[in-house]
Amino acid sequence: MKLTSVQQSNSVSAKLAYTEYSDSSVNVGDDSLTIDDVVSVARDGKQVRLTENADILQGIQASCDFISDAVESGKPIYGVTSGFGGMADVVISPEQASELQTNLVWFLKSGAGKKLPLADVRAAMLLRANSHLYGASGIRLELIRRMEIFLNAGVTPHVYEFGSIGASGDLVPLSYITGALIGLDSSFTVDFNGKEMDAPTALSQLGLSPLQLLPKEGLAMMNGTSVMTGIAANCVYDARILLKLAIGVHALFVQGLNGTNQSFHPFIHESKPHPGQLWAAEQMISLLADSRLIRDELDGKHEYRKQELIQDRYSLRCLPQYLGPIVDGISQIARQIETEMNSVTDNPLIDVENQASYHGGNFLGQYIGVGMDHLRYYLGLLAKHLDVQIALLVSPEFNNGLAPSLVGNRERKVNMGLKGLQICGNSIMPLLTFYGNSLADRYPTHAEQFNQNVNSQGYMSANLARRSIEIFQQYMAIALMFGVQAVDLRSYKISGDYDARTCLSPATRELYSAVYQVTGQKPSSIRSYIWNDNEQSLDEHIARIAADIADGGLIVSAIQGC
Ligand SMILES: O=C(O)/C=C/c1ccccc1
Repeated sequence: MKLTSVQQSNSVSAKLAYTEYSDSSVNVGDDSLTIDDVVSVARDGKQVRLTENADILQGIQASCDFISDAVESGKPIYGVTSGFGGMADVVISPEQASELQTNLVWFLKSGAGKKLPLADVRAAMLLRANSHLYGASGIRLELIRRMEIFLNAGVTPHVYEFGSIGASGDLVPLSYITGALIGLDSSFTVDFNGKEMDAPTALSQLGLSPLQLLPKEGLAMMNGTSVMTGIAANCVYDARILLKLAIGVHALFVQGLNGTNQSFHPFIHESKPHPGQLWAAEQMISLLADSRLIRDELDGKHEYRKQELIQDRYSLRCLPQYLGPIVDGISQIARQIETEMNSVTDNPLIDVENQASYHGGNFLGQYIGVGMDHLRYYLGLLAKHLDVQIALLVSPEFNNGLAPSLVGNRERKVNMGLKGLQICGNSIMPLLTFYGNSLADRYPTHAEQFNQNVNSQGYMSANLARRSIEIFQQYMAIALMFGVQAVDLRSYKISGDYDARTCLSPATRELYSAVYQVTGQKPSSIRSYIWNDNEQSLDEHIARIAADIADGGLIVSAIQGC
């Protein structure tokens, strides 16, 4: 099974052959989870194995015992012997303590909009289980194990795109997961390996019975950041791929424009050593090494070039300085997401060792809200950079001798080249910078009787980030098409051969060839990628390339070494 981040349909069959653990299972509870772990479970169907560490399992049981003792002795604990949120002044009797938890699932079952992609819900279940294994939540191992069973059997609760303000965690989205795990009612539904069914039926097919929530368990399940964090983890994974692809495309563009490699000289970047800037410059040096299409000026030479500038324009020359903050920013977001993934995010938290419970607010998803806002902002910046270079490529005033709009066959006068493709790209790029607007600062202060009067909007920010990535994958397809056409035309100018493989740097050849392969074309010595306008449907090429990127196909493999 492969569930992509942009899996459009929730009915995609999840053909998961889950029976036994294999060596390649993701262990949960022993070590910290990484973003790659999340993606391998969420999209690739990798199995999950909960820890068997006796200390950890004892800690989980001890946290449950703490809660049952507290209920029995009538101790006041928020959400266990009190009402919720702005109604926490209501005293709940020991007899009502269990019903309080079940009732929580019911009143939170108020989501709206489309269903979330299955991969995001799978990521959420993995992270919820991971969080509970810290033994600070007062939830039985039996209930935590249900998430392992669901993941390994390919059972994914249906969760909706609207409903969380990311404050008391993802209450509404997690109510759907909780209701399905305990088989509360047939109105909770799941995807069972591609088949839609109600949760009680799914449970019986798994050989499980409906489960009655004990005191605190509902709150432990629903009071956390796991859904937004799962979405964010999947988004960061995709954003890293888009970043690498963007650098690969820039390397094609520099070659297409016959740019210089001098702008990436280590001396320049060691003189301003931001890690992201240094990394981007090193990438460009290695991606352009041994290219016949660039001006190789690493030795410090530079010539007057008649009507051409002695140095390149900023979008080429300042590429590492421009990309640096994006690279560093995405790294920081990734670190923060991984911390959130390996955290306890409910309330109250139980300190078993000191036999105490603490009322706090780890469920506020501010790191996700701010992180996903920033991620979308960085994606916008990345798209804008590609767009300005495309503008150089299509303009004879700036493209160092290529045809206007990168027309292939100039003898066919009606050919207009990649004009439509650029216009389509121009319609997408502003949307990506628009999606870069922040959401976390627009929170309603009156939420939930003014109890949740700061809220992160992290869930919606993460949902917007997924959309931004989907849009960018389309845009990246367009950028790659420009890159391939440009290097073909430049190659002809330099060697008389349109097949750019002979002139391209070895490090960009694979990316170039992958684009040809995905679009069902072959490089040719006598014609460029797009030769005559009426010989292909450019929209089909965009769709194929974008789908390959979303699926982590050939094009993504081509840049994995970078
Ligand atoms: O204030 C809190 O800690 C939690 C609030 C809340 C509100 C509604 C449902 C569940 C939790």
